[in-house]
Amino acid sequence: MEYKKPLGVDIDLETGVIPGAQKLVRRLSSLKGYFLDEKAYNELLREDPVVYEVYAIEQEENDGDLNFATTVLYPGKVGKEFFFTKGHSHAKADRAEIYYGIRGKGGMLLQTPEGKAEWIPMGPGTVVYVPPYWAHRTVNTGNEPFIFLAVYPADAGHDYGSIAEKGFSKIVIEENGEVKVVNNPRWKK
Ligand SMILES: O=P(O)(O)OC[C@H]1O[C@](O)(CO)[C@@H](O)[C@@H]1O
Ligand SMILES: [Fe+2]
Repeated sequence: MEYKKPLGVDIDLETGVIPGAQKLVRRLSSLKGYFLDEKAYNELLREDPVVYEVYAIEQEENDGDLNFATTVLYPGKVGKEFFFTKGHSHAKADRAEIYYGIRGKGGMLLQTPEGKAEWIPMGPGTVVYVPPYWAHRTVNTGNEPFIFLAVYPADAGHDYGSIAEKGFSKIVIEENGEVKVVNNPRWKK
């Protein structure tokens, strides 16, 4: 039996960086069609800001193994809608996941395949359990980077299809200075 070498890394709790991790950068241009307000999207696209960065330590896709990643989700809005991650379900849909809040303020939208959505507020120290089958997206509702850790099965994979096409049945917006989770007017089953 060949054993893998154990690994310990220190996450920089200020910046979210994991030393030695693979870095992925998602700019606004990679989120075309995701936000409700197309006019606001196109205006902000001139700057094409970074919406989030992911620092991932991933293994080969074997069952039983685990991946982990931090995400640094920047503050910002497209129209009234707060910046968010694309959101996905798992290619192996029955794979669960754990998130842990490190810095900043935000939350997670979760949704069943039938379109029932839930919102869980997150801050430093919040643990979120993402059960099997639930699609998930994080949202930054504050004005500093929202940083969190995700731990997920190495064979879970990502399925972006349904969310890219239909979005979530709820959206997270700012209205009169308040954070509101409201029905997505563009949602159809
Ligand atoms: O894959 P998305 O929806 O862009 O969101 C990024 C985050 O989600 C994960 O894919 C884990 O669910 C991580 O790689 C990262 O923390
Ligand atoms: Fe996931």
